[in-house]
Amino acid sequence: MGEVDPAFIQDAQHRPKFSIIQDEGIPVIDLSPITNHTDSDPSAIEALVKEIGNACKEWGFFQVINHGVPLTIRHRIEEASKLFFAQSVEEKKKVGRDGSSPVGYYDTEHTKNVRDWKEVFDFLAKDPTFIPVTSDEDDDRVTQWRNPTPQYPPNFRGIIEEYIQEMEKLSFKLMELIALSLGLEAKRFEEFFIKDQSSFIRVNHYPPCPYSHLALGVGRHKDPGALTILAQNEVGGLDVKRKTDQQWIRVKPTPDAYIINVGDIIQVWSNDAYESVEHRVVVNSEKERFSIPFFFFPAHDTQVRPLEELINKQNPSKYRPYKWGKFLVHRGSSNFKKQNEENIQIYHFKIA
Ligand SMILES: O=C(O)CCC(=O)C(=O)O
Ligand SMILES: [Fe+2]
Repeated sequence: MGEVDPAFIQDAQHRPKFSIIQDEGIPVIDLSPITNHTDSDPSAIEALVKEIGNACKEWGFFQVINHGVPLTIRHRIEEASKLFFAQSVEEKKKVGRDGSSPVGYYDTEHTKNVRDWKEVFDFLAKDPTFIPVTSDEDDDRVTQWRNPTPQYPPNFRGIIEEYIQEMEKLSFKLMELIALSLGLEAKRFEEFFIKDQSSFIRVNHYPPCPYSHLALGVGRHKDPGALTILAQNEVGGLDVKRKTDQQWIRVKPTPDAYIINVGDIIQVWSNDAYESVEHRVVVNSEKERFSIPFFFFPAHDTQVRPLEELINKQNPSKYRPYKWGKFLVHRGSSNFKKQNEENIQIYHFKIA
């Protein structure tokens, strides 16, 4: 990434500050009541559901421990992703994202029209994944997205696939807890993901950045999907906007924990009971950082709208329905390069 390209430079008000607020961070929640099968005590599950509901309301973010994802599977993908990124750019671009393949390697993502200081490898949970051809509402054509198969490191594809299975299992469990916390049936969300989910995994590498006071690893944003499950390494750098005072709070790396956040779709489904919270990644001038988010996305033909059970006369629907696949395609076409206008956002569907 060499010389500083002005494309990376954040406006002054969005640059990271030197003082970091790290204490009183996001809640850490122990999932053993649902992962330890010898001990499934209903009152412990009830307490867990409450804890999740509070975290979703107060932070939109939490960490989970005793989540049931085998450590060996996590270590395998972490090691493999280091080997993958250590290759030359030329090698990495052999599995590069381009006009014909929307997933794979790339290093030019922009968030809010500023380039991110990172390189990524994207991989779909379902191969093929069905996606609309265009964001045009009247265009019913659907296309298939396919995954690339990297040649190096050996079996990278198999390692990623094994990890994705774990992420899916954990996502379904978390969605059940979130459903219960909203007073819904545990399996209320399942139908949106069972057939043709559009989830994907992203392996991130944030190289050391000599301009860490000017640039960001990922600019401030909200995740568009239902849920994100993030593994970060010990370097840290993820900042979450605290709802009570709008301050950026650094998420303290907890070994082997996962960071969970509610995305825009849950915000809409819950009719704003839970909010999708802004976050960003600050880069380090000396250390490289790796992270692996799993984005749990429903099927492309899902009509996203506040759930019937959660709206009534006193609390009417706050959003017009939108088609998830159309939203995603609209987004995808603008993350690639600098645009003159703002990306599509859920508030564009808000009922005034
Ligand atoms: O790398 C991280 O810690 C978070 C990345 C992120 O927020 C994203 O890719 O949406
Ligand atoms: Fe994010």
